[in-house]
Amino acid sequence: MALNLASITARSFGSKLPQVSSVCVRYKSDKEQHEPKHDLINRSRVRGIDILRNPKLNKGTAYTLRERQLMGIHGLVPPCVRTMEEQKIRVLTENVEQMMPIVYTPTVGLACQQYGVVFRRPRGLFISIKDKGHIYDILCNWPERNVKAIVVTDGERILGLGDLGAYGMGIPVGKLSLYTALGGINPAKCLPILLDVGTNNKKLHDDPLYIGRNQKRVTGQEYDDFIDEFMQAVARRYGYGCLIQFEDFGNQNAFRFLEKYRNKYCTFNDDIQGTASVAAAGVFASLRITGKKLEDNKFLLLGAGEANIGIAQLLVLAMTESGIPVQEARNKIWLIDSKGLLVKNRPNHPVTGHKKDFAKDFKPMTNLEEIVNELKPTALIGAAAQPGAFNENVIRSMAKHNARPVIFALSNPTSMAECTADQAYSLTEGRAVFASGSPFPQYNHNGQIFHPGQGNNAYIFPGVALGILTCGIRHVSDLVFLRAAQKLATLVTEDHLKEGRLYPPLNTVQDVSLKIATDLAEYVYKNNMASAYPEPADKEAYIRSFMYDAEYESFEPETWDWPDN
Ligand SMILES: NC(=O)C1=CN([C@@H]2O[C@H](COP(=O)(O)OP(=O)(O)OC[C@H]3O[C@@H](n4cnc5c(N)ncnc54)[C@H](O)[C@@H]3O)[C@@H](O)[C@H]2O)C=CC1
Ligand SMILES: CC(=O)C(=O)O
Ligand SMILES: [Mg+2]
Repeated sequence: MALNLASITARSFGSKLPQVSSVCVRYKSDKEQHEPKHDLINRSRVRGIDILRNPKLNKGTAYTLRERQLMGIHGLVPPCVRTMEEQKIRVLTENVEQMMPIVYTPTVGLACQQYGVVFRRPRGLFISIKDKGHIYDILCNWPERNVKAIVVTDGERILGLGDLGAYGMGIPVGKLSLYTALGGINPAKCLPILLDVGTNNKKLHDDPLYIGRNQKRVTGQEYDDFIDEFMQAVARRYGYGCLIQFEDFGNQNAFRFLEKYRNKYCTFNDDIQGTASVAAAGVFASLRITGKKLEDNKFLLLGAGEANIGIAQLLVLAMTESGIPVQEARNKIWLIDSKGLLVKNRPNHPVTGHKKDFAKDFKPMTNLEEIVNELKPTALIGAAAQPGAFNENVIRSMAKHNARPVIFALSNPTSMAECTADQAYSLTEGRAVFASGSPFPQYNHNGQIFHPGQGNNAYIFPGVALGILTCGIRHVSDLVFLRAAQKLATLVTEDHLKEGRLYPPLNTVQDVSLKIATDLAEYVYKNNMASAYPEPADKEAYIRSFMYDAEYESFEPETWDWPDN
């Protein structure tokens, strides 16, 4: 007879086995999302140590004495029996502010850099260029059949740390942890994927612990065909409603794939669209401090890549939505790339691609301090992974031209930030309106405590993903990200602003995500962008009913509805 929990129980307790008649396996709000554990145990015949190795079943020290005996794990966990309340002091969802720097930036960056050393057991799915032609089969190896959200990277631009190849797996894993912790999305529905097409990082080629393919990156048609096959395989395996979040691809591929796939699949690029949304929200909130209208600003963006081009485009969309002509809106946004200010007819380094929309009829310039003093921007936004680029002179110049200079240092991880919170506040006599991509500690300015805002797309993608999945948004337009930004900005209170915050406190992000998703639901149903019908009357209750509840289920027989097999 095959071993299942019923037989284990019978074996362990013999005739003393308690009669189990009542039906109370606790179904959570969404049956489809919350598979009852007894099914899982019976189907997979897990017992003993394998129960502890299965994250769906593991309760750590929370098993009752009885469960430990029934399941063959007595002695495999320490003798203390803890309640979830007692365990929770360590859990991410309940301690976002303290835990996020560990599962997310900056620590996730360090973890990726040292992935070979810290690698113990695999997480997520690795699909290599050698698997071309068989990607669907590899997806079938993933144990969950009903995946709803994928975060995928090819590891080429991991935060501001460059090409980390297969070590980049830490990013999809970290992002999807936030899908659950901040967006309430069931972890069993989430799949992190690393597409290994090689790496151009010489250090990794020489690293004996490197876990990826030791070859140069495959590019060109072969690479494009590989990504095409991946997209088709995901849709075939998990349906066209499965959300695919592109993360930390190289610049030259990120924009191309967004254009290529945005109307064919349910997909978005977090570095372009998610970042744009969180930065725009910070800008909207800052207007309440500076007293300016959006269009009264002059923006100077250091870096003209995924993050800053995305930000520039979304700010333009925001202005045009309020009636400003496109060109007029673009004129208010100036960008700098590695070759200097984006100007027309730039000698030796012509401005190309999306950057051309923002190139000005102006003289070429390269020195940031000089550019700030020439243009006198109201807001300076950095996303160039150039640590310290906002040096003392640059920050003082911003302070000279503005009563309340808006300064965002968005590059990640912390080591890549354009300036620290301390520098932004101290060099502007506490007048800076500051946000950063990675967290900085609070700053005491003559007794006034500032809480620097974390301008990170983590405020956006969990809520947007929740909205996409629950409403069945098939194609994720930029208007969705604008709407999310507007909603996020409304959640910043006057008290938050007084404390220097441009975003609600991190500990409220799960609620923020629910509010963003609910607001998106109102928007997408009104604008025929939803495909989940019937339209729920109470959208918040509807979305809340999908949110993952991490509470433990009891494995004790009295609380089981025993399957017949
Ligand atoms: N806070 C957040 O939520 C996010 C932050 N980021 C961060 O932004 C940074 C950039 O990311 P992407 O835009 O995706 O990279 P990217 O590679 O697409 O763009 C980088 C840009 O910086 C420019 N650049 C390089 N050196 C420069 C220099 N010395 N002066 C001026 N510009 C220079 C490049 O020409 C390019 O335009 C990374 O550190 C990343 O972690 C990215 C996405 C989200
Ligand atoms: C936050 C993020 O997505 C990045 O730095 O790439
Ligand atoms: Mg990213």
